[in-house]
Amino acid sequence: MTTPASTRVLTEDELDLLELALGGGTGIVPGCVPGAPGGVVDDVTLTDAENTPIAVVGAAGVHALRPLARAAGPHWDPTSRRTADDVRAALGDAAGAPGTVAVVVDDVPTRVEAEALRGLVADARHVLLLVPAARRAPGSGRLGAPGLVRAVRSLVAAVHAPEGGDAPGPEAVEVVVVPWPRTAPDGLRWSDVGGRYGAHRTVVLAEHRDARTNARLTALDDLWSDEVAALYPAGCAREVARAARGAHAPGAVVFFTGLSGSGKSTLARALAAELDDEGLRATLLDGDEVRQHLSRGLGFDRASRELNVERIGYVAALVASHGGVAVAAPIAPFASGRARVRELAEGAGAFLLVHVSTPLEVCEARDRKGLYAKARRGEIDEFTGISSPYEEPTDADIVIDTSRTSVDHAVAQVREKLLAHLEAAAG
Ligand SMILES: Nc1ncnc2c1ncn2[C@@H]1O[C@H](COP(=O)(O)OS(=O)(=O)O)[C@@H](OP(=O)(O)O)[C@H]1O
Ligand SMILES: Nc1ncnc2c1ncn2[C@@H]1O[C@H](COP(=O)(O)OP(=O)(O)O)[C@@H](O)[C@H]1O
Repeated sequence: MTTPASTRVLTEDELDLLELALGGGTGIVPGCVPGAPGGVVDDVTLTDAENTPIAVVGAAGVHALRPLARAAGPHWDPTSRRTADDVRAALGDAAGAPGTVAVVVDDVPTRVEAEALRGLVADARHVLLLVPAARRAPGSGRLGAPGLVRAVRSLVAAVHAPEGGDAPGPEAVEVVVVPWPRTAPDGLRWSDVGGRYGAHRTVVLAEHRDARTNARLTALDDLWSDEVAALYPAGCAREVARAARGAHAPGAVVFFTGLSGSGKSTLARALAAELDDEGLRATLLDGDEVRQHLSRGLGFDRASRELNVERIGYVAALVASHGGVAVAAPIAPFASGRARVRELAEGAGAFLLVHVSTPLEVCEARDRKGLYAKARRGEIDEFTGISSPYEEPTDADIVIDTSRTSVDHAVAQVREKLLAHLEAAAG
C-alpha cells in the first residue's frame, strides 16, 4: 500500500524561505517536521496558494519541481536577485576569502549608516550589499523591497569610490537581492546566509545606527519635513518620502484597456504588486474576476459591456475616494464606456488611461484561452477584434504594445506616470 502523498500550501513567507533554500542560501526548508529523522517523515509536496506543486521535501532533501513564479520590479531584476550558489560560484577564489564582505541592508540607510558603511568595507575587495526582499507587502507608508533596492543602488557609487579617502575602495560592489520572509523562522541568521553567499564576514548595517539617529527617526512623524532630507542621503530620502506620500496620497484609478490577450491582466497584476510594496494600497479589478462576481451573468453585447465597464468604474471610483489605487483591466472596447469611467474616476482622484495596444495578430497568436480560435470558427459571437469592434482610445495617457515592451518596462512607465499624477493631485 502506498502512503498517501501529503501536501503543504506555503505561505508567502515560506515561499521566500523555499526560494532561499533552493538557491543554497539556507539549510532551513519549510515543510520540515522538526524532530523527525532527516527533518521529515514522508515526502511532502510543497505548493503555492494556487495549489501548483513547486517542490518536494523529504529525507533526501528538497528538490524543485518547477521554477517559482517571478514578478516584476527592481527586486525581481535577475541581475540582482541571484541565488547564493550563483553568487558564490561567480566569486570563485574570492568566496570565503577575508576580503569578501557582506553588508545586510534591511532598512533604508540614514546618513549615519551610509558613512559607517564606507568604514565597514574600507579594506574589503568584494562587497555584497545583501537586500532582503519579502513577498508579503509591508504596511501602508512603509517602504517595501522595490524602494529599498533603489535606495541601496543609489549608494553603490559612494561605496565604490570613497570620497576624499586615500584608500582605493573595493574592486567590486554588488547589490544582491535575497528572498527573505518578513517573519523569519528561528535559526535563520544573516551570518550563516552571508557565508553561503560567499562572504568571509557579514555585518548588519542597521546595527551601526546611533542612538541619536534612532531617536530622530522615532520622532519623524511629519515625513514631509526637511528632516527626511537631513537624515538620509539623497537617493534614500527620495524613496522614504515616496513611501510616506503613498500613505497620505489621494486616490487614483489606473484603467487598462485593450484586446483580449493584449497583456492587461499581466501588467495590472505586476503594477498592483509593486504599488502594494510601496504602501499605495492597490485594489485589482481584473476583467475575468469582475465577470465572475460583480458582473456574473452579463453577456458581451454592447449594452452588457457598457454596463460591465460602468460597474467597474463605479467600484474603482469608490476605492479611489477612500485613498486607494484601483487598477482595472477590462477590454472596455467602447469610447463612451471609457468616458463614463473617466468621469466617475476624476470625481474621486487621479485617473490614468493605459491603452494596451498589442496588435490583434499577436493577441490571436497568444490565444491563451483558445477563444480566438473559437471566435474564428464562429463558436463565440461578438468577439472583440473578430466580430465585435474595439474603438481605439484617442485620450490614453500611455500606450503600450506588449509585443515590443517588456512587463518590467511597461510597469515602470505606468508607475512613474501614476506617481507624477499623484504628486500633482497632492499639490
Ligand atoms: N465575446 C467576447 N469578447 C471578448 N471577450 C470575451 C468574449 N467572450 C468571453 N470573453 C472573455 O471575457 C473577457 C473580457 O471580459 P471584459 O469584462 O474585460 O470585457 S468588456 O470590457 O465587458 O468588453 C476576456 O478576457 P481577457 O482575455 O482577459 O481580456 C475573454 O476571456
Ligand atoms: N510584455 C508583455 N506584457 C504582458 N504580457 C505579455 C508580455 N509578453 C508576453 N506576454 C504574455 O501575453 C499574455 C497576456 O495575457 P493576459 O495578461 O491575460 O492578457 P489580457 O488580460 O489582456 O487578456 C500572457 O500569457 C503573458 O505572459
